[in-house]
Amino acid sequence: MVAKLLDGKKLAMEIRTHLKQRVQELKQKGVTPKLVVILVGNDSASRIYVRNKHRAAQKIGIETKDIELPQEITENELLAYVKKYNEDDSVHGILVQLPLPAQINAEKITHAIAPAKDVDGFHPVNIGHLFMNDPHALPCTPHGIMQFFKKYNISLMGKHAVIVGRSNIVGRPMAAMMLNNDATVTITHSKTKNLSELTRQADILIAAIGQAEFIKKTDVKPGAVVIDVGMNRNDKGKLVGDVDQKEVAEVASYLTPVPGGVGPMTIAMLMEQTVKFAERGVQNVDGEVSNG
Ligand SMILES: NC(=O)C1=CN([C@@H]2O[C@H](COP(=O)(O)OP(=O)(O)OC[C@H]3O[C@@H](n4cnc5c(N)ncnc54)[C@H](OP(=O)(O)O)[C@@H]3O)[C@@H](O)[C@H]2O)C=CC1
Ligand SMILES: Nc1nc(=O)c2c([nH]1)NC[C@@H]1CN(c3ccc(C(=O)N[C@@H](CCC(=O)O)C(=O)O)cc3)C=[N+]21
Repeated sequence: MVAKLLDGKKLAMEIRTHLKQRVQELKQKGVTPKLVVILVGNDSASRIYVRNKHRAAQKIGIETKDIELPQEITENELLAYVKKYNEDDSVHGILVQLPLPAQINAEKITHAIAPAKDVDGFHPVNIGHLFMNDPHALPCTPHGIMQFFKKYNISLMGKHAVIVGRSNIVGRPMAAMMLNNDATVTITHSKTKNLSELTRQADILIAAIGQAEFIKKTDVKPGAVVIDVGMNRNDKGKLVGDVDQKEVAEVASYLTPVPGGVGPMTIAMLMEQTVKFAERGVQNVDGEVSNG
């Protein structure tokens, strides 16, 4: 079998076209969706994200403001930025890039972002809604992955989904979304025993580990759908995923490439959520007027 590649670049482009239309409608009502991105220090995956986000926003007509802060910034200084944009009515979305430096408690920052502006969907209130199958804001990477399943008619019902990685950004919300769509979900991590035995049972395998080309052909059941979330540099400085793409393409039915797979979809979903939040603002105003 040779895996069919799930083209994230193409799907993201389709989504952008729809979003452009929605942004135009908002602009006719006098509203420009605005996203504030806060980057502390110099994480390499975050750099890629910030650059590509900026490009996508420009194409769609979303306004972005990038705030770049030094590695040494204090927690209180960062909190002051979050507070400022929470209170700024022209801002619809706030995203603080993770990871944050050690002197800052990331949880405290995540809690500080107003849930209604939490485009990442990381606030405990939003995570709670997601786990109760009543989502208000969806974490962008797993939400982007769900779009592949929709687009390529990959049903999750009754399927065994195995997720490698339990981060708050990817693994955990991915598990919730797949569970909400009737998959049977196994979450694995660095303390999991006999990992390969579990991954080989997966109808759908999600690799969100952060280790270059970790998942090999022998870890994959023939015909499985394999989603590669990883963004790593190999010894030669090349961008590679968590899946050994060359080997795994020989056994999987579908595979997301790196680059051009999950990454562009993460960005497309971030744009979508920003537009959605801006639309909610307009609806609220309309609502107030009609209740007048
Ligand atoms: N394409 C995209 O849009 C995005 C890509 N990424 C990329 O995805 C990858 C994962 O990111 P993120 O979730 O933030 O990473 P984290 O480092 O936060 O989490 C990694 C997870 O993988 C687990 N893990 C690490 N090593 C092993 C191992 N040998 N066996 C089993 N499990 C292991 C860890 O287990 P434990 O909990 O026990 O430590 C942890 O749960 C990175 O390469 C990142 O750059 C991230 C976000 C978006
Ligand atoms: N609060 C927060 N939310 C995040 O969602 C978040 C974060 N912090 N910190 C960093 C990780 C990483 N991440 C990426 C998203 C897209 C690409 C991306 O665009 N990838 C392109 C790369 C192509 C190129 O080389 O330019 C691709 O895969 O095709 C990369 C990385 C989001 N993350």
